[in-house]
Amino acid sequence: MIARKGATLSSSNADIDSEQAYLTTLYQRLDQLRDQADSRLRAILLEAGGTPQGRTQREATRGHYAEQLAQFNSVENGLCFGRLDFSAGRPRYIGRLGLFAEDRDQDPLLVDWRAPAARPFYLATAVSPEGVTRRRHLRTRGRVLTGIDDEVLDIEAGDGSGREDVTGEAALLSALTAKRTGRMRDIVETIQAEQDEVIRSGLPGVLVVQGGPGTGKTAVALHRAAYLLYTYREQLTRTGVLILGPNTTFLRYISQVLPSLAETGVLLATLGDMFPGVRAHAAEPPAVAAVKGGLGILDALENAVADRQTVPDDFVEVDHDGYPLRIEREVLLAARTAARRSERPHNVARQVFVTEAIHQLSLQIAERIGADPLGGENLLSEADLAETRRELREDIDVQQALFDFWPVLTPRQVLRDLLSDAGRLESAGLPATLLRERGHGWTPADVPLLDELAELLGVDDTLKVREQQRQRKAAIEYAEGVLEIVEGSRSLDFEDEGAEKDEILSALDVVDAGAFVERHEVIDTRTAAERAAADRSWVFGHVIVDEAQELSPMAWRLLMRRCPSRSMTAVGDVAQTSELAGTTTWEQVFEPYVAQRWRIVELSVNYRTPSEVMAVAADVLAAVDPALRPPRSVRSAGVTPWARRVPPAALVEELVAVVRKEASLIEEGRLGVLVPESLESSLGAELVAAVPGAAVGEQPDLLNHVVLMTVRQAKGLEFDSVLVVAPDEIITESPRGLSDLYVAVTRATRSLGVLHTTDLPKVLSSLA
Ligand SMILES: Nc1ncnc2c1ncn2[C@@H]1O[C@H](COP(=O)(O)OP(=O)(O)OP(=O)(O)O)[C@@H](O)[C@H]1O
Repeated sequence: MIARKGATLSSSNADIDSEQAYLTTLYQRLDQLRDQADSRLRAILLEAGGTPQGRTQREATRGHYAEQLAQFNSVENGLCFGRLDFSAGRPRYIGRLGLFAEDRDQDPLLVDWRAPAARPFYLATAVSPEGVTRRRHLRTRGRVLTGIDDEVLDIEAGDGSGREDVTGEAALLSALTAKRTGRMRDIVETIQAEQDEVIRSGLPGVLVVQGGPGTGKTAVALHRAAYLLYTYREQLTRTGVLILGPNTTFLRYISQVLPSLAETGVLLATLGDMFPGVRAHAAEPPAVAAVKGGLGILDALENAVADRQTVPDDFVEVDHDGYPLRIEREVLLAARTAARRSERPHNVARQVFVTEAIHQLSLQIAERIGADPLGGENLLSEADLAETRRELREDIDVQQALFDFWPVLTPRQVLRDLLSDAGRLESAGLPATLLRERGHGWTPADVPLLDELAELLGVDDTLKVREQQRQRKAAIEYAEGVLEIVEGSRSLDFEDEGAEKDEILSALDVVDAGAFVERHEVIDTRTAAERAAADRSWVFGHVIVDEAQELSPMAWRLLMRRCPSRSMTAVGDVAQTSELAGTTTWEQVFEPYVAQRWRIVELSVNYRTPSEVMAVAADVLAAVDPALRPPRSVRSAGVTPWARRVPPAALVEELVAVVRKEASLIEEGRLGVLVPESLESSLGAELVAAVPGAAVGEQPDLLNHVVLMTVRQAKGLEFDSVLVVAPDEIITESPRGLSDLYVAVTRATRSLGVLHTTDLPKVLSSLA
């Protein structure tokens, strides 16, 4: 465990002065680059007009400079944070981005933390120094150097007080004990060796990062995204990286960790955002979500689609060409069988259904009007039959009747109808517990079902393709007209100039109508992330899943579809699973998709929770699963966790008093009040009334000083001080209640308190 030391190796004033001078040079260079990007951007914004292609090009260049500017602005604080000295050669400065001198040699002034040359900053130790003699952490405020921490990586020369398993001890401790702000911070200055290994793993394959609470899984996942985008920039900017988090509050919490992520191809999303056009954030009982999350629902979805392919009991009659036309059950059965046998998705198989039905009906008509009264062969020729089929196909009444029996369907329509109709649920083989009001909002667990239905239904794009062809033909005709006009005016201009005329190029010599149209087609300038968000069939270059233990098998199916290359990073903790359809073993998740071709790495050090709090959590974890071991806390906070029993009638009063006291103790830090779902709205209302500015509700603002939420909402978050209310109810509220309590007690960076109205649960007896 690390404890704050009085001082790190002392640095002389001369050191401070020379480092400040260097820092100033770096900022000057940054300013210069920023000015350049700014003036280029302004120049582009002033340009106007031009061809659509020129405008597209300009838009791309504008995006490039805007991105550069945003990046330069985002590194203003903490531009340079480290320096490496080697036994030979010049020192190397490490920072949030790479900078090169303006001179012709373009000497590196600052090495980007993601570059291979920065790696010894995170890995070098006294035992394995990698040529490094000294690692220096530079502490800054704005552009001013406020301190220097040195580590001498030489066993002989060291002062013996450092820890071999922790790099940058002083800087790490200062980061860990800093007050929380409601937004996660980056850890580029203090990435630890085991984390660095994960962050810099290669792009291909599935990497699972298992780690207890506070081991930096989220931090590592985000830094990995930044590293991958830096290292495989071209590939990933094109295809995009998906980072999937558990809920919107969490996404907001992590959104500013690495500003560089926002500018490139990263899509931050929750499962509820993964079906374009749907924002699925409504709540539903965990048991219902569990049914939807299990693979057992696959058959039910197939049934639900099959149930929409109906046939009449007997026949239906339509008017065709002035005569009644009977569409017999047998005709539709034959058409349905043919369509189902085609094994195409429902909407695509519709073509087969219609063709077969029309064929059968044309034979029926031929039978009626072409029958030879003398009993010979049918009198209609093949051409007559083709004409009959054409007429049937174009007959609105026939079309409508066939549509009724094999309709074009959308995933939303099928799922909404299924979940709001007891008969359909039963017919599909689903329990009545899934029944809900028709107007009910979409829930996250609905999304994989919508996605699956989209696969089962498919899109019949023949009409779309036909429309695109029609539009292109019209555009070419228009272009031909334009070129003819150009051509016509040319002949007028050069009417009298004889031979010269032949030497002058005409528009038609350099471009034909097709090429003319192509040039004027607008190129899509959206980023990969923007396009991915709007496209269900988008295939990501890499997928990162946080709190991966919570995803259901159906959700994994969706994700695997979005990532056929299986280039994935999943971070999570199987001891913290609260979703009933979530997983408690990684094998279960990955074996079906990448049998034996996935790697698991464990993170073992808890950077968040102090040892006093972790001792309490360890008992809870032992009750979740005696085989699991909690991660080792890297520090102690010197604050003893406590529990207090209060009569139920006094709970609100006591809660308000404790919140007021704790809130003042943590000064500008953050206090999290974690409550059972059943008490959330009542306690939330009481707290807001008594402590104005406390954040409550579905998406509480974490920037507030005090936040009251359920454990489920608190997944992945942290607070300086945590107050857990009614732990017994947290345990009994869900079959995974013990895991929920484990999550609750591991959110604190400093202190933990528990208010209980019944006997303290046995797993918390160390607090008695
Ligand atoms: N190397 C590091 N340097 C500084 N801070 C770190 C480091 N690693 C982790 N932290 C900090 O520790 C805290 C916990 O990290 P993080 O939230 O990523 O953990 P986690 O494993 O995702 O936790 P949980 O499973 O509980 O959600 C964060 O405040 C993070 O910034």
